[in-house]
Amino acid sequence: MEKFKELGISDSIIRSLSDMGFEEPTPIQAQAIPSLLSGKDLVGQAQTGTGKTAAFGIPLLENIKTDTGVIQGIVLTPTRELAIQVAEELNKLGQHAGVHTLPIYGGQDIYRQIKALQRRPRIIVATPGRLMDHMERRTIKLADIKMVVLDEADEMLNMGFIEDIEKILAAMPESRQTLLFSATMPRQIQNLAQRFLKDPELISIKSKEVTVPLIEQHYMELQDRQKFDVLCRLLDIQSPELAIVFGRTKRRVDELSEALKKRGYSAEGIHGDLTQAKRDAVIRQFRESTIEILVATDVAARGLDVSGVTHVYNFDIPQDPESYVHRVGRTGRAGQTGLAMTFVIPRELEHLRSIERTTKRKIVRMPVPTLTEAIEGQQRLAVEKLLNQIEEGNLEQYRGRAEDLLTETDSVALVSAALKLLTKEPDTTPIKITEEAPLRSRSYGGGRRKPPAPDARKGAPTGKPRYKSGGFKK
Ligand SMILES: Nc1ncnc2c1ncn2[C@@H]1O[C@H](COP(=O)(O)OP(=O)(O)OP(=O)(O)O)[C@@H](O)[C@H]1O
Ligand SMILES: [Mg+2]
Repeated sequence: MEKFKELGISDSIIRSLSDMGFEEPTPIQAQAIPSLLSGKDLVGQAQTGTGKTAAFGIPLLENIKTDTGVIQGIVLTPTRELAIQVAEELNKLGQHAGVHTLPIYGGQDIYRQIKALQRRPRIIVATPGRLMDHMERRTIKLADIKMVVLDEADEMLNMGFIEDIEKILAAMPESRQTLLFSATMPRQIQNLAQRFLKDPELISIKSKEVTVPLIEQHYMELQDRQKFDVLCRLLDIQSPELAIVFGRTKRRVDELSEALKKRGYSAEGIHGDLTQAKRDAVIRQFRESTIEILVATDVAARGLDVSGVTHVYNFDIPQDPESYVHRVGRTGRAGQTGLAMTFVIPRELEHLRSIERTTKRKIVRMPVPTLTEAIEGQQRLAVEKLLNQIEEGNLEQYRGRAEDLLTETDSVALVSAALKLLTKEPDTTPIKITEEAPLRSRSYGGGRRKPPAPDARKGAPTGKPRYKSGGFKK
């Protein structure tokens, strides 16, 4: 806690940090907090999972006056799930300071939001489109904003939110502080910073790699039609605690989550065409580990912080290196280790090289696992279960029966039978997944623009088309 205190953080927030189990600041927090407390504008870049939320959240909370009921802080996020998550973290951080934060996002009943606004939140975390709706209805006023944060700033540009953001910023006082945060800061962000920030400080945590070193990164070269069986084998061999499988399109996500369920895995899909209620339910179940595998489009690539995600599988190689960085960054968070596996069809190998060049990190090739290896993986798990049970003890009730059995039956046969019962044998239920065309080489390299929305745009707040052109081809 001493190190947090040295940054100039007030006692009530120190208490929250201690409740949250934070012991010392992460590098981005140590650098950004003092600078923000001194009133500067800031562009902050640091790797995924290194605490950027609190890096802007703490100074934001420090700036709030509780003797007035007006909204004084705004955080903009590209997705609804992220708005909810960031608001939750701010509510934890602000708990003892008596500052309430409200998430406002598309897909939720606007009248319910208007009611919630009457309870005087001092901070709003919003997706840009829905915030615009409220500004037009005059249910949110931005005249007293002291600080505005663009979380995942580059993604909001990619999604075509620039006009909304311009309008939102124009409605705020000139004197406000403006902050941009992301793990990736492509060049166009500099234009945005020049236009909207006043003499900003640039903090970028100099690290050799863009991705987190604690994430083991692999790829497998295979054909599209092999992918699903190989994914199942990998799940059987690696038995992740929680995993995210990223697919390129909504159809892909739907087909994959259905297929995984058919083969007995605990999986659900999330993408922008689902109702908000469904999206919320899926994320909640994943956070509670009721679902073990989240199948997602890039809608879940940014910012999502779920502890226990040990594996990320790129069923389809991501559209661009930035997307890769954010997807694999859903694991290996807050000092944990993680494993990322990317499926690459031969024609997409050049994309992989381009990702390696951008991230300055070698992605190591792994051979495609065989069915035998999958079976062995499941047997290993069964053995673990058995040995854990011995460790747990409480077997007295069974001992008599076990001794009887051993006098009548061969001991190896007995243990084999127990293992067989405990082993989930690989399910080979035939599954048909529609093939995806490979990414075209040209979609890399040139501009950093993202191809047309594979996702998330339906239900994107303003409903305007987000893209005019791009390299994504069906
Ligand atoms: N000082 C700290 N000590 C321990 N844990 C922390 C600390 N700061 C943040 N965390 C935890 O680390 C996790 C990742 O933080 P956060 O989501 O803010 O990362 P991020 O940098 O925004 O990542 P991304 O780029 O993926 O959005 C969260 O669970 C958060 O509560
Ligand atoms: Mg974040």
